[in-house]
Amino acid sequence: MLICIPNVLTKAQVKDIRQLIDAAEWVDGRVTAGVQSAEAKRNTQLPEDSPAARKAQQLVSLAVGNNPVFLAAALPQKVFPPLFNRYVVGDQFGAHVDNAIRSVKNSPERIRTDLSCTLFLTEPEDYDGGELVIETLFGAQEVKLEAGDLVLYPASSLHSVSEVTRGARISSFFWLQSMVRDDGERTLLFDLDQSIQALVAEKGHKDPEVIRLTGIYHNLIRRWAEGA
Ligand SMILES: O=C(O)CCC(=O)C(=O)O
Ligand SMILES: [Fe+2]
Repeated sequence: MLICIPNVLTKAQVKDIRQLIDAAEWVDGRVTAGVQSAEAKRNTQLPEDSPAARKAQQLVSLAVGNNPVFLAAALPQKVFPPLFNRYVVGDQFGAHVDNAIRSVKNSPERIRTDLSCTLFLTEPEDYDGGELVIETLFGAQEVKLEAGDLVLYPASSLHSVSEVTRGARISSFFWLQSMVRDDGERTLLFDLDQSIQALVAEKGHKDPEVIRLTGIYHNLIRRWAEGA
């Protein structure tokens, strides 16, 4: 499932994060790339343990952790501390698939990357190019969202970032391990959750069908979730 989630950050939060990270020191983005993707990657990143990155990481983690659509779609078990990247004119990231396992710096924690996320921190009118192009079963999807919006997509997808030809594209990106590893099962759970929410709005929490469907949702989670 590929899903765009609007307003994960308010414009004021985007401004605060941009102030923090714009003033920091950026390094070659190949520091977190695998062997194949390093060849394809031309951008810069904030070092993961720089003070600015740590503060900005906290703000992004808090916002995604409080977003009900993100939680329902991702069913996160372990979330990689968000990273920050910047593509200036001429930068791009060629086609690649993200590494399957990522180690968290200075920690024994390892995360299986089930889902990849990009949280846009630049308004689309402020740069040309820089689309995130994700291959799906239904063809390539080009994603370029407003600042504060996030795209969540299976980390198994081939994806690329087109060359930036004007301005600069600054984003946060990260991966997560989901409680439900299988994308098809996770998508069914998300669809069921969203239908239950719509039914609750119409009929209330005491409606017998709402109660039964909520039970089915939890019993499917019980069947499919791992390591929770
Ligand atoms: O910048 C993006 O939107 C995606 C970055 C990416 O694909 C990566 O770092 O693996
Ligand atoms: Fe990637």
